[in-house]
Amino acid sequence: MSDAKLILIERPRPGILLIRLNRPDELNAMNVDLIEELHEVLAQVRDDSLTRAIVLTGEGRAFCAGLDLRGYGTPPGATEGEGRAQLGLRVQKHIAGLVDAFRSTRAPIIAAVNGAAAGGGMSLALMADIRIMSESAVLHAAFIRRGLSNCDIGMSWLLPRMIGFSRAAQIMLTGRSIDAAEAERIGLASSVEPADTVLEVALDTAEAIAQNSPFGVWMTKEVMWSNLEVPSMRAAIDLENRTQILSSLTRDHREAVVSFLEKRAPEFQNH
Ligand SMILES: CCCCCCCCCCCCC[C@H](O)CC(=O)SCCNC(=O)CCNC(=O)[C@H](O)C(C)(C)COP(=O)(O)OP(=O)(O)OC[C@H]1O[C@@H](n2cnc3c(N)ncnc32)[C@H](O)[C@@H]1OP(=O)(O)O
Repeated sequence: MSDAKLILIERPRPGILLIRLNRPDELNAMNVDLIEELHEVLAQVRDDSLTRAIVLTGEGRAFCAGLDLRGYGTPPGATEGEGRAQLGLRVQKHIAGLVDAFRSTRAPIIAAVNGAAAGGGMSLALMADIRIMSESAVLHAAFIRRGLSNCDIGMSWLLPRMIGFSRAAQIMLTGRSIDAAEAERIGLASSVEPADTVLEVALDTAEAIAQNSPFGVWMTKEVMWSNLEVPSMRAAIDLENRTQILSSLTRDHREAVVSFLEKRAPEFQNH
């Protein structure tokens, strides 16, 4: 892994982790080192109950331009003389592994889409739990324009579920762009903010999440993603029931109720 920090992290507010993709000259395009560092950062905070919410954004004027088209580098595990098909598949798995990394991170991830999010960069934004977009940001389903399929980092599964099959197919098959206004209109963005406030709004959202019971937030994130995959409403309710009862057994649930009745702010201990 290179010495340069391709992923910058800071803690701007209590319980909030800010992650910045840091290849601004390449519009934060993804290469093996950036993906490695992002995997490492997410692995470090995956079960960290002190990290209550995460904001992900891009350094410079773009969010993420997707695969580094000038060369991705050699992903971990590549062997001498490995063919392009094997190397390509390893690159693909190396990047797509971020899906599990995002899903298994206990803290909700809020993407502050500060600029262009193209190809895998658009997928990265879609894998976040919440998207706050700058009014100047644009999502580019660029894969097909680079002769690749759009089946990437979960997008072929997630986009139709977010906006409907026909609209997703039109976007993925034409490779067209979606500006922030359209993204908000079709439900890909929670809100659109002026460029100079998008990060603050994302941090405010993170702070609002951090006010709640950490276990309750964790279970809510789990249920929402898991129930996108269950075959029936009955199965979804079953998972809701179990996580609800788990949450109700926590002291934080008790504290949340008592503090409400006593008209004071709750003091969660995360258990
Ligand atoms: C090629 C490596 C081979 C590895 C072998 C394995 C391959 C098979 C495995 C595939 C795994 C793929 C996983 C990934 O998810 C797939 C993708 O992401 S495909 C989509 C890739 N991204 C794009 O196609 C986006 C390309 N960029 C743009 O469309 C535009 O730049 C933009 C993002 C809309 C912004 O437009 P502008 O604001 O006009 O900026 P410019 O276009 O002028 O760009 C400024 C500057 O940045 C350079 N740049 C932009 N994007 C990339 C990029 N993705 N990789 C590298 N460099 C990029 C651009 O060239 C300019 O540089 P300059 O000319 O100023 O030097």
